[in-house]
Parts: sequence; structure tokens; C-alpha cells
Amino acid sequence: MSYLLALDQGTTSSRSILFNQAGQVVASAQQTFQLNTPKTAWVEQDANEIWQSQLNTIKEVIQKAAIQAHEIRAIGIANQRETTIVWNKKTGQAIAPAIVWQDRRTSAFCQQLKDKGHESHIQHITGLMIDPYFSATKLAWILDNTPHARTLADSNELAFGTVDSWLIWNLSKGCHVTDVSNASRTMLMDIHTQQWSTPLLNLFKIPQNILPSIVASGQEITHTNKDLFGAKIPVFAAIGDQQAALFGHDCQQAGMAKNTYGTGCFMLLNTGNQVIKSTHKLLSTVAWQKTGQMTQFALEGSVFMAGAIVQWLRDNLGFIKESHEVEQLASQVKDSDGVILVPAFTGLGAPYWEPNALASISGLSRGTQKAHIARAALESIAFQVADVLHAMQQDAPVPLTELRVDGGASANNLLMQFQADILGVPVLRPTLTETTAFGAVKMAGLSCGFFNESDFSSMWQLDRCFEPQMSEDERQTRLKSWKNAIQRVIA
Ligand SMILES: Nc1ncnc2c1ncn2[C@@H]1O[C@H](COP(=O)(O)OP(=O)(O)O)[C@@H](O)[C@H]1O
Ligand SMILES: O=P(O)(O)OC[C@H](O)CO
Repeated sequence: MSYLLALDQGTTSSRSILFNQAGQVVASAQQTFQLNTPKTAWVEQDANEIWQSQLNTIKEVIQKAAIQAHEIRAIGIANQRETTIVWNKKTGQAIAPAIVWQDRRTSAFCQQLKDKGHESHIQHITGLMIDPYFSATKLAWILDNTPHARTLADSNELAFGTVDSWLIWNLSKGCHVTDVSNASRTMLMDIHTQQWSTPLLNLFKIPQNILPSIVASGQEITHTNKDLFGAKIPVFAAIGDQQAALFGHDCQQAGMAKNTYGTGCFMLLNTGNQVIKSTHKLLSTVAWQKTGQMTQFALEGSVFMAGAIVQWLRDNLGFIKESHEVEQLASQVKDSDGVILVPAFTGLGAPYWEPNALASISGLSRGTQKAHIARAALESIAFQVADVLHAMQQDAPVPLTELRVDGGASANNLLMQFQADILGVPVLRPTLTETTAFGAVKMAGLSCGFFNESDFSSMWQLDRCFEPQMSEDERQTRLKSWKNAIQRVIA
């Protein structure tokens, strides 16, 4: 049995990636799928499409590599987090569209919770800020707005899960679990005990019987149903995709951080076995739990729009045909000529948490060209990351000496250089950009004995280091203009 299979179920696509014992990619398959926005602030996916696209890529990767399912020692799952699915346990069908992490339909409910003074005790129990981002208010919305949902829940016919649960249920045909890192994103789990919180279940009126059991990120969880691939493949890991990337970068020591530039941007700082309570509007989250070991935690800054801004330039403004063309467009000008884009298209996440903020482009003149806007768009990704890092350094004042990066937009050299410049910290991009998938297979490989901890440090290889080149004066001036633009959208 010579392979490990990573399932990387992201916001824009499902991927299956087969790794060998040296941690190298042997074959991969990817299928993109639809994100639906039926109303302003609503973002949905078809839960069945999430499953089918993942299933198709598993079959495709097995075929591409010309192997048999029994040669796969274990599966490790990494998934988009918070996205909320409720399904009927008898039929296996979702009773409503999956509500995606970016969906803001529950902002008014969140505001009511804040007005009623729940903010500090919810932060104390879960480590999270009240925001529509997390699963709790999305789940309450589905139960309250789907015909017969509460009656079905009362008769024990419903199951709730984030995407890890949904994939595991479908792969195994009936195992209902979630891993502790995903559970920490629901706003229903007590981060200190890593159990569902009864006071929060009562507050959100969530019946206990619809919840999955919480398991470690790395353990023998279940196996695939034999009918799917002709052999039972054990599932040895499930972990939220951002935590998987932290593990994939081998950021296993407290003080190490990574940033992933995908649809959104997610910076995680390992805080060891301590839950650090943020006083600067960051999230305390579970990093992972390995079999029989203490849970590891992280501080996180979640930025909602990163690569998605490039998609907006592509799909809404028609500036480019493919995302990667943005680098060439932005390189046509030496700077943004004073144009600043604040990408609050789905409100602002960390460290502002302003669900109702609207995006803006300022500093336009008669001379403004597409290239200036494209450059401002890329710079806005880096500015948001700088805001998160500044908050993080105040919460956990260990100076960051380097930032490890991954995700689709980390391929953009202009963006990475500007990121190093605006942070004043070297940015390190590894050769293996599939860091999320790699984190999932590392966790699975460790749990099933395919890998040892000592294998990991040599598996992370540097592709390129972007050293800061901007002067301190210019950095401060640029950051000040950005802060002013932010103030205008949240005022
Ligand atoms: N060269 C590039 N420059 C900037 N953004 C890019 C580039 N290539 C891809 N992207 C953006 O990265 C995102 C895809 O990255 P990926 O890590 O696959 O995302 P996810 O896991 O969220 O689905 C898309 O939003 C895309 O617009
Ligand atoms: O699908 P990604 O990679 O953009 O990640 C989404 C995050 O997990 C949302 O919290």
C-alpha cells in the first residue's frame, strides 16, 4: 500500500491529490463547481454537487494514476470550513442548499446577539467573534426557514455537519462525525473542553441530536463504503483547510505562522497548547488534535476577499480572462497612482468585523487606467494581511521572522513582493503549493504510521523568498492611506 489520498474540498473546487511515501504528488484531479448568490448577501452551494464533484475527482485520480483503491493506505480530508449543511438521515439528501461561509444573511441576527450583550461570553466559550461567518446562525436559519425542519429534527431524522462531516457521511454511508478543528468554527463548541456547549445550543435553539460526534483531526475515523471504489479505504484524518495548511507548512512550533491566499486569506499563528484570547478581534481556534495528544491551538485572522477580488476583476469588470493575467496587467504601471480599493464586498472580516461595510475604490483621476485598479486590487490583499498581522503581534507579541505562504494567489510574484514590502517581513513560498492537501495527508500518514514526524521538516522545500525592499517611511505612508480608506467604509 504505497499511497495516501488528500481530498481538498475548497470554496471554488474539489480536488483529489495522490501522494507517495516521499510526500510527492503522483496524480491530481480537480473539478470546479457553482457558487450561487440567489439574493444580495446570500452565498449557497448545492450540497450534492459538493459531494459529486469530490467523488468524481477521487475516481479520476485513481484512474489517472492507474492504481487500485486497495493501494491507498489512507484518506486525509481538508475542507472549506463553516459552510453549513443539514441533511435527512434516511434519504441522505440535503434539506436545503449549503450555506457557504461567505453568506451574510444572518447579519441582523448577529447584531441582535451583540445588542443583547452576548459578545463577550460567546468569545469566552468559543474563541470566536459574533459574525454570520460561523455555522451557528446559519444552522439556526436553516432550521427556522426550511419547511418541517424542526419537526424532522424532533423525530431524530436530521443531521447537521460542516463539509468534513458531509463528505465522511457520504464516503462511509452513515458515519456522522466532525473533527475538532472544524467543530471549533461552528460557534457551538466550547474551545476549552472541545465539547458541544449546552448554553450555546440553548441560545441558538439547536437540538443536540442533529450534531455530529467530535473526533480528533488525526485518528482512524471510518472507511469508505466498499461499493464506492471497490475496496474499503480508511479515513485517517479530517481537518479544516486553513489548519491543514498550517500543518502542511510544518508550522508545528508556537510562534510559526502561515498565510493562505485562496478565495479569502487566512493567517494562522500556532499558539501551542494554549488558547490565547485575542484582545484585537482575532479568532482563537483549534489548530489540530493528533491521536492521543494534547490539542494544539492557533490565533487566526480571516480575510473574506483575496483571490476573489481577482475573480471580480475578471468576471464582473472583464479586465482579464484568467486570474493569473492580473499580474501582467498590474505590472504595466509602477504603482496604483493613489488608487485604493477596499474590498468589503462581503463586509470586512478580521480585524474589523463589519458585516455591513461596502467596498470602495478611491483616488480615481482622469489618468486612472485598468492597470492602476488591478494593482490597487492586488495591494488590497496585502494591506488586509498587514492589518491582521499587526493585530496578531499585539495579541501574541513574538516578532514574526518569516511568513510562509500558499494558495492560488501566492503564485503572483508582484503580490508576494508587495506583501513582503508592506509587512517588512520575508515571505517564503514553498515548491509544493498544494500545502492544504499536503497537510491533510501528513495528518493521515502520521495517524496510520505511513509517516513519522521526523519525515516532515525535509518535505518542506523553499521555492522563493521575497525579501522586503520598501523603506520604512514609504511603508508607513502607504499604511496610513490604507487606514484612511478603511475608516471611510466603516464610518
Ligand atoms: N496569479 C494569480 N494572481 C492572483 N490571484 C490568483 C492567481 N491565480 C489564482 N488566483 C486566485 O486564487 C483563487 C484560487 O485559489 P485557491 O487556492 O484554488 O482557492 P480556494 O481554495 O479558495 O478555492 C481564486 O480566487 C483566483 O482568482
Ligand atoms: O476554500 P478556501 O480555501 O477559500 O477556504 C475557506 C475557509 O476555510 C473559510 O473559513
